[in-house]
Amino acid sequence: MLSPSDFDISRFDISSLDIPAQLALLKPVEISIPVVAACLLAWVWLRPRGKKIPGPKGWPIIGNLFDWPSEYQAETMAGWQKLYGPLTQLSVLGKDVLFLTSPRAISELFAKRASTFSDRPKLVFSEQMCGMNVLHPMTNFGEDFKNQRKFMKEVLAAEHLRNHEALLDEEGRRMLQSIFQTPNDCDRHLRRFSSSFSLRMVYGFEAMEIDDPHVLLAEEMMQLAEYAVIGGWIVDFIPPLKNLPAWFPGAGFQKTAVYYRAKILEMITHPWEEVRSKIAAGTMKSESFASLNMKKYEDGKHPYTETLIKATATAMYGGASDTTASAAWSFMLAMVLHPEVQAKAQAEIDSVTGGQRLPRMSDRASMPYLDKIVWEVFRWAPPVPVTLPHRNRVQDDFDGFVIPKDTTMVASLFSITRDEEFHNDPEEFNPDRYEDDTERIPWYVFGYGHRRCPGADMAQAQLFHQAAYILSSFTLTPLNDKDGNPIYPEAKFAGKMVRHPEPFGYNIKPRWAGIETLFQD
Ligand code: HEM
Repeated sequence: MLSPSDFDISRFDISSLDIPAQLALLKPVEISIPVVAACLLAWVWLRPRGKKIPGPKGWPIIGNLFDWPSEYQAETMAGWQKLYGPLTQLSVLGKDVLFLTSPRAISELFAKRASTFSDRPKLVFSEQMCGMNVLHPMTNFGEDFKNQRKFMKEVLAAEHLRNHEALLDEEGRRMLQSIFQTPNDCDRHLRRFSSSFSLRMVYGFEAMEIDDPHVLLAEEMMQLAEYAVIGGWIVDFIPPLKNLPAWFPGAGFQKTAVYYRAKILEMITHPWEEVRSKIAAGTMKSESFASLNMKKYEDGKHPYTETLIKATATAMYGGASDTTASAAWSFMLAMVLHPEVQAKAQAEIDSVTGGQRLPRMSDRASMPYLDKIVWEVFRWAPPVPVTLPHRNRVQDDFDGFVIPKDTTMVASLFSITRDEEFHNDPEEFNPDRYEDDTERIPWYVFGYGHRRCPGADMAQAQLFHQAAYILSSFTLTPLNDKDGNPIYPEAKFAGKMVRHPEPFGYNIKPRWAGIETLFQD
């Protein structure tokens, strides 16, 4: 089996995966004449013509290589919105990438003109070299895409959420029990909840800890997938370079692609084959998305190929765990920062449960304030602040600017969360903002149009469930200084595709003595 050391993977840590860093890693001698010649040709051939979409001024040939937002994409795009308006264009080595930074541009192109703007770009590195094209997030808008959506819906659509209630309850009790035993490790307990719930829903495997081998494999796959898609690989800008042999100076991406491909394939096949062996041995404890679809496939009743089914399972698991863990951790931060919001939610929960039981999914309608908190967490700290890249299948225009066919574009959902026309005092965490319908529920944090997140209903139900369980049993407070004054943590977030709050201090205590009887059975 391949291992990172085979390929000196250390080159590819987060900081070295953006284009400027990749180039900086090359010794001058490695930037060989053929590579420079190819860049030049590509630039001459592909350089923008006609009315230009505004953007930072670039350099000859390399264009905006050094403006590429590899870290803090959302904040960088917010800065561009102020400077350039709703559209900002970067041109890197002759290839244009469009950044949508205003709610109007995003909803116009991704929602109203969804049939034009719902393809994914043809990324040479992630798709052709790493084999990610079979995964739903990279699948183009066509037959396979529609089929994948259709049978993901059988598990994830709002009308099927009740089927997951027993699983949420079991995982939720385990989460409360862990918080009760080791309250300083909440981050770990919340992440275990997300990973284990998704693993059980998709494959039927339980994760007792966050270092469960399935969780580790999936986390590594997700990290590689993230690097592969947004790493800014030189072959995505100059596709013919994919033909360079691995020994060629500067073609280290070839070895990386081999490693990534092997890992992604392992993630697609390994858990699937394990489900098969467990079914055969009669040791599969519960049904899952994988087991149900596998049986249907083996009985010849499935209209789809096995590859399509197992890759869909991988995409579901990959899309579900890190995003929901991020949302849960942001919820904890919001509660530490806003004791009055927490107290109001606890009073609402108690009025429904009488403090005698844990909340249920059916209580959601009776807990509108907690529901608003959930939406406010998604808005205040959007877990996926920038969409995956989209591509238009035909030429179009916006505000008089021509958007040529096959343009790659990403949209800042974060910019909508902070738009003053959408939300009053957008930096404030205020669940009451949705009280009288003057402000819209931020459903847009799950994206727009055909590429909208298929797990959106599941994610809301999951965060509601976690929030209700935690607040029914515990109270969060800030740490105190030596004089007993609260130290409110600063809300800081980091990450590329999925953003998480940076570590912060907190206290968490059971709400009353003996509360553990609610969740210990
Ligand atoms: C807090 C939780 C979540 C958030 C904020 C979130 C957000 C998003 C966003 C913004 C996108 C990209 C949309 C675009 O490219 O335009 C996306 C795509 C996706 N999400 Fe989620 N998501 C969450 C949870 C989930 C869950 C629970 C699942 C599955 C069980 C899931 C599966 C996916 C998949 C498969 C895609 C790719 C869709 C496509 O390419 O068409 N996500 N998500």
